[in-house]
Amino acid sequence: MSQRPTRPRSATPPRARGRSGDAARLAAYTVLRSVAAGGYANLELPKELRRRHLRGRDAAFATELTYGACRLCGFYDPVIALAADRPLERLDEAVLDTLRLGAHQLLGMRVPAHAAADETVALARQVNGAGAAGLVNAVMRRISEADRETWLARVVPTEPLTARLAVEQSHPEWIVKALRQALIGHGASTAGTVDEDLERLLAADNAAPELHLVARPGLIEVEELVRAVESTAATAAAHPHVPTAVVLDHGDPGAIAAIRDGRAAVQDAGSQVVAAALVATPRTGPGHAPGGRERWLDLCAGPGGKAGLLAALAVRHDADLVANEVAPHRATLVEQTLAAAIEAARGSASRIEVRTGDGRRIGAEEPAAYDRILVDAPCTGLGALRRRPEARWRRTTADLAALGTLQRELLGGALPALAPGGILAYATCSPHLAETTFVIADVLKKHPNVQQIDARAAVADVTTGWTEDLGPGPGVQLWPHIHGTDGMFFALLRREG
Ligand SMILES: C[S@@+](CC[C@H](N)C(=O)[O-])C[C@H]1O[C@@H](n2cnc3c(N)ncnc32)[C@H](O)[C@@H]1O
Repeated sequence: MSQRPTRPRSATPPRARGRSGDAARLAAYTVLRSVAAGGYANLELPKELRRRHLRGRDAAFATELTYGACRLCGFYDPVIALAADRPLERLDEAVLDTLRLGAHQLLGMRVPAHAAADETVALARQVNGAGAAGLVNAVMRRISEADRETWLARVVPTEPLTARLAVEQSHPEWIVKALRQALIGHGASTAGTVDEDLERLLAADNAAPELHLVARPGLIEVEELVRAVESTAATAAAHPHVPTAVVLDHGDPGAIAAIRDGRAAVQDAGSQVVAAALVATPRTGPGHAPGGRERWLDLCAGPGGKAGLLAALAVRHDADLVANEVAPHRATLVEQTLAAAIEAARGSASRIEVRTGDGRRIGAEEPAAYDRILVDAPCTGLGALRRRPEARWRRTTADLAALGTLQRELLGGALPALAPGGILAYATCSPHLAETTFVIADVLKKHPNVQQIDARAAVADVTTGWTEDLGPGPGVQLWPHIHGTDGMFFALLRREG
């Protein structure tokens, strides 16, 4: 990693620090074990922090430890194998997790070497047994004999570049290659700049993302949300480019009343731009519902992030919104997310409705019924790797084939549901070319009455100053290392006849 995370100082008094450090390490270890069993770090960690009453800087320490060990094991694992003088397959998986936590303290955080080694050995004794603790002790002492740069020089292959970056920036090599192709394919890099850009992109995947909130228009304004955040002793500022977004500097979003009651939510600024751009793009002709009102559809709405913003905007524009989701439990989450907007819609002309159904059938079931449609398709999530520390190790190239079929079926199924003159936004939180431009090109071939329009104009309309770095169009690809958002892609399509 080019940016080395700093160790948060503990809020715990020195006498008790040993115990809280143990609790933080134990929490991190427990989460890594849950991840190994198929869990998700971003869901398991909050549970562990609550269970062990870890707050403030101790919670931050546990978080950095968990996320760092999980993200960076592509670098730590070869270090551990070399230090243990055996292939990884000959290490017990649970012991390997303990060693990953130890390696991150030594090579990725500023924990003093003796504390990192002693605490990791103590953890091993507690969770892996006395026999394993001896091995952990030997490996930790060996790793602590050299610094990060020395270990990088020992384990990172010098070429090809993608193999070097795969270890140095801890990503599977197929993802490194795919992101390289995506940087060029979306016009963010040239052959001359791509290697440097790729390194910055991969490093951004290894850093904690800024926390963005959305102030749902009509329910709360940005200034009011900033004041509400500050009343909880956290700090926040309006996002410099996205008018509905607030950047939370630190603090617990759950402590903010406006988030608890649904007037605001945690939402990446890039996602906010997609929803706003769909609404801001002029359709040709009036909305076709009675009185020229518009009908909007969010085809794949779960868990409801973009639908939450669309619903607030629908009330403001006197439009109706259907939020559809195939998985019943995710449709329930959409209902919860939309509750505040549904309440606000009661006194307005808008109707907000949540449905459960297979979006692939919508065109056949409701031809030409919607003026605006969002298809936020299931995808590999390669644009949001910084949020899901284990995702890069779980995804495979086989996922691309299955998702590619579903993406084409959802988009192809949605287009006939678009009224003439209506606008459809196809979005993914992946920049992979097979999930973005290739899907659009394939589907457009089958729908000659649909045109792709330049999404950059819509971004310029709904943001302040985001007119550069949007690539050559007509699709827009946002990037963590350029825009500080998730790697959202979106294309805007208009049905002409
Ligand atoms: C990328 S997520 C959508 C995220 C959402 N727009 C948000 O901002 O919170 C894709 C969603 O599509 C749903 N999905 C998958 N297949 C579907 C189908 N055939 N019809 C409708 N929804 C589907 C998934 O269950 C998942 O909730």
